[in-house]
Amino acid sequence: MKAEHVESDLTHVLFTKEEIAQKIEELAEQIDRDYEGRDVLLVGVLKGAVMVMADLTRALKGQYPMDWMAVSSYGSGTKSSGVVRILKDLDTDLHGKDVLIVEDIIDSGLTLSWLRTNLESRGPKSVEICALLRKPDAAKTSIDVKYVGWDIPNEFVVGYGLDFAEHYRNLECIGTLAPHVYE
Ligand SMILES: O=P(O)(O)OC[C@H]1O[C@H](OP(=O)(O)OP(=O)(O)O)[C@H](O)[C@@H]1O
Ligand SMILES: Nc1nc2[nH]cnc2c(=O)[nH]1
Repeated sequence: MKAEHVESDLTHVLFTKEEIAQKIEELAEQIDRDYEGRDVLLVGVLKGAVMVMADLTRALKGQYPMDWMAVSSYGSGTKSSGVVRILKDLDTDLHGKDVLIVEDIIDSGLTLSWLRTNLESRGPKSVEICALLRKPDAAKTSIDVKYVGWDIPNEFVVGYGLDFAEHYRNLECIGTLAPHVYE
């Protein structure tokens, strides 16, 4: 795959750059309102959440420290294995903190379900989740998600941090891949 492959590889655009920006503003408003005066840590899950975190933190009015984890649950394919490994852990002690996990997508829910349990075992005051996208029809476990941008159909999507074989993360929109990309 070469660098010139861009938006023409999408079957259709689900959300434009402008729609994403609007949604991020709405999420930031809710978070600012709910977390005012609290000792918050935003936890971004690499790599997909990079764009959400970058835009969300700049849309927030309050000051929110951030930290990052890298976990692996997908291997090289497009199906969650359910086996999660920590590739990079947090640098921050979570004791007494209100943790808000920032994610790009909830698909099977297995990654976040595991991650929430893992973070809850570290003594935080609370652990909540903010995800830009969620696929209700793909859920293999139920998780309580405090902030969701959109519920989407059970299709593989790329853009705005979401990749296919590490490509398309830098697309400004979110869309589904055209079949010729898989073939
Ligand atoms: O709900 P699930 O089925 O567990 O899937 C969600 C996970 O999959 C994606 O990450 P991925 O493993 O593709 O890694 P990446 O963020 O580095 O792209 C996404 O960022 C979530 O972490
Ligand atoms: N790029 C991408 N990564 C995912 N990880 C879990 N679901 C998805 C998806 O639909 N697209």
